[in-house]
Amino acid sequence: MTAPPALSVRDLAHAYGDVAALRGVTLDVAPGERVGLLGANGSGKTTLMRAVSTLLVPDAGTVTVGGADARRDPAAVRRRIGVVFQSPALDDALTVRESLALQAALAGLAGLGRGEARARIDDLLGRLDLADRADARVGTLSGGLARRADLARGLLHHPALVLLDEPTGGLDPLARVALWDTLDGLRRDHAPQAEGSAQLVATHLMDEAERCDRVAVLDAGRLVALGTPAALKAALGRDALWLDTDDAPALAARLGHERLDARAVGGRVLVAADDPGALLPALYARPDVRAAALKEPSMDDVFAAAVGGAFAGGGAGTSTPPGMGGDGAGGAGRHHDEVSGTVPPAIIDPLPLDPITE
Ligand SMILES: Nc1ncnc2c1ncn2[C@@H]1O[C@H](COP(=O)(O)OP(=O)(O)OP(=O)(O)O)[C@@H](O)[C@H]1O
Repeated sequence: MTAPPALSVRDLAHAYGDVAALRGVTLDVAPGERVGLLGANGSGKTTLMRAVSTLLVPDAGTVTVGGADARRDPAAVRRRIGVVFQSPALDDALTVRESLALQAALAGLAGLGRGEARARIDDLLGRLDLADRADARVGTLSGGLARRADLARGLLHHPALVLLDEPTGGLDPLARVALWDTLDGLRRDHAPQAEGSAQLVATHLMDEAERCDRVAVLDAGRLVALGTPAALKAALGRDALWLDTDDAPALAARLGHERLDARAVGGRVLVAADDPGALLPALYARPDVRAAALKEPSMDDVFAAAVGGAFAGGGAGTSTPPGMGGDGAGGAGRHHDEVSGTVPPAIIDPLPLDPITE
């Protein structure tokens, strides 16, 4: 029997008054998988996290965690998730160990017996490299250590899915790397489907997105791209050709009339072609092009292209996504098993077979 997805979100929609925060988001996270959630401010990431964590009852759609339905059985969902949000949930005045013991009692771990709860806390303190700070007050810890202590709190009850909302927000670069190493370690230490092995991580940082098995990009409440970092980059072409110009939409339109696949993205023009290098000299010579450069696609390009509409197929006014083929174009559907946009639903990618070994 196959295990249910760690998380299954179907057609999730929610509005705050007349502000539509989520508009039909569908997303699965496999047991053991880490999915990164990217999106500009206000794109709906926190609303999605709140719906998954049962803090918010969405207007429409379903959320199931390990098979438990958030609407019908929110308590079962809460038992299966660990939440590490931006504001730490530990009491500054208590020591790390006291704070975790209090949380363990609140989470019902005391029912396992004090000895077992203590063993669980010791295990987590060891794995999260906090053992030597166990008796320090939370309020005296550095930002990185405090975040790790908060992570220990989120993991106490053996959750199957950990929700992390900008887990490295406010941390210095070294503490960021250390926290990600810790998150990697948690996955390595546990076989898929064991505690804490699936992670949904909201982040604004592209290097953090690179550390995810798959990345989901939200734009104005819609899922506009979903795939492995490698597949999303590959969908932009082997090398992306970027043009600097004074009026990107106008140049993209002119190039479109010349039968090139060009789109305005973040004030520049992205040209997709099988051999973009061959186009470079002629494009560079144009009076309406200030500079032209070939660049291996990065996650920044993926993000810019996704929110610029490059992965959304089929909608009115959208052209064929670069690298995804199209009507009559070579390689139609080339990446459909790896990369998806919002429409058509047929190209939503399935869960990877082995999400950890990418
Ligand atoms: N409590 C609320 N009341 C009214 N509008 C809200 C509320 N919470 C969020 N919104 C609006 O819903 C939309 C989605 O917000 P959300 O916080 O989910 O986005 P986000 O992607 O998490 O943003 P950020 O990256 O800034 O945290 C935004 O337009 C936001 O202004």
